[in-house]
Amino acid sequence: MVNVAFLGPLGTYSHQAALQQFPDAGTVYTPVETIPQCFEELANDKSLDYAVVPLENSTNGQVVFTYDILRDLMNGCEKYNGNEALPELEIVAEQYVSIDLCLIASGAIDLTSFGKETDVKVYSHPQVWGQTTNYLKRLGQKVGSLRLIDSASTSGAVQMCCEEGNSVANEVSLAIASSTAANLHTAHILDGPINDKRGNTTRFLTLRRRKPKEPPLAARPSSPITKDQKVSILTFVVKQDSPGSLVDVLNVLKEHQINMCSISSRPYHYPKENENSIQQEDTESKKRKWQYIFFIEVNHDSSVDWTLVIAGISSNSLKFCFWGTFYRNIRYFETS
Ligand SMILES: O=C(O)C(=O)C[C@]1(C(=O)O)C=C[C@@H](O)C=C1
Repeated sequence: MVNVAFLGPLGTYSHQAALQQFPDAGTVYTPVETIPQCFEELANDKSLDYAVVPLENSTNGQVVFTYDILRDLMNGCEKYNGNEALPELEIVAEQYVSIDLCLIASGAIDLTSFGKETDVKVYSHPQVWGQTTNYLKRLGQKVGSLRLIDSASTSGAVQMCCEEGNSVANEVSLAIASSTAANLHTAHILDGPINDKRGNTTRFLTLRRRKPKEPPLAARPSSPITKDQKVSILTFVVKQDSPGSLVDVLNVLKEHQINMCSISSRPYHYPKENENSIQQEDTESKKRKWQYIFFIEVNHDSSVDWTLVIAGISSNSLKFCFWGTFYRNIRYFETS
């Protein structure tokens, strides 16, 4: 029996990702309140085996909360092997969830009946605004003005909207979430799907406490395509003022014929309290306010000598972290 943490309450898209990743009867699904808590609880609560977190959305890109936690876990890491950070957690699987968003209210209401003086509040997870920009613009034109209010999750937004109800004159509370969340809170779906793009999908990662000798989770659903395709995620920092320092790391991949599937970066400011724990960075870069961490994903071909690859990345970066290797999920190959 496994115990999986996810961004709750029940009915979030993270809950759906956890159900897809761990469909077996007897699995315990543990809702937590925020994405950072998924990481914290997994690291500290030994009764949890895994945590499922959103990484990116096909319409509006990076889930920055997750990227920034990975960044902070590498930068704040206390355990090193040379310049390789060894944080407590590793990535062992990916999942893809279709995000069909609905406009939800606590009961049946007619949006066209509102006067311009009505205060229309819309609750949702901040990641949702960029997936419904056009729809919200049109809705705003119809009802006057909208107040978009961030919630910790989409299902939490429905909960909030139902708690507030629509009993106060000239005030309406709405939420944007899945039909599952609406049904779970016995709320009313006013419209859907309302996402600007069809095929809107969010990619999730599954993490566990680091067990370098254990293999990643089996590909689910297993298929001939996913059988041998594995992916690894790495983060690293390079000497910022040295021309070609990023290229030097990427050349290690080229030398070993490794295909890179994605590269992105996030900024960071050096946290003062961590200055002593990181011996790997040069003093100049420590003083900088603007620094960047790179995230790359590469195909993990087992015919490659990964000890050499890691040695190459190690000698060309100031510090790095190998976050784990996992099977490519078959939904990655779906065409729109
Ligand atoms: O709020 C939820 O339902 C979540 O699981 C979080 C989350 C996200 O952070 O991207 C997941 C998928 C959707 O893109 C919107 C929100």
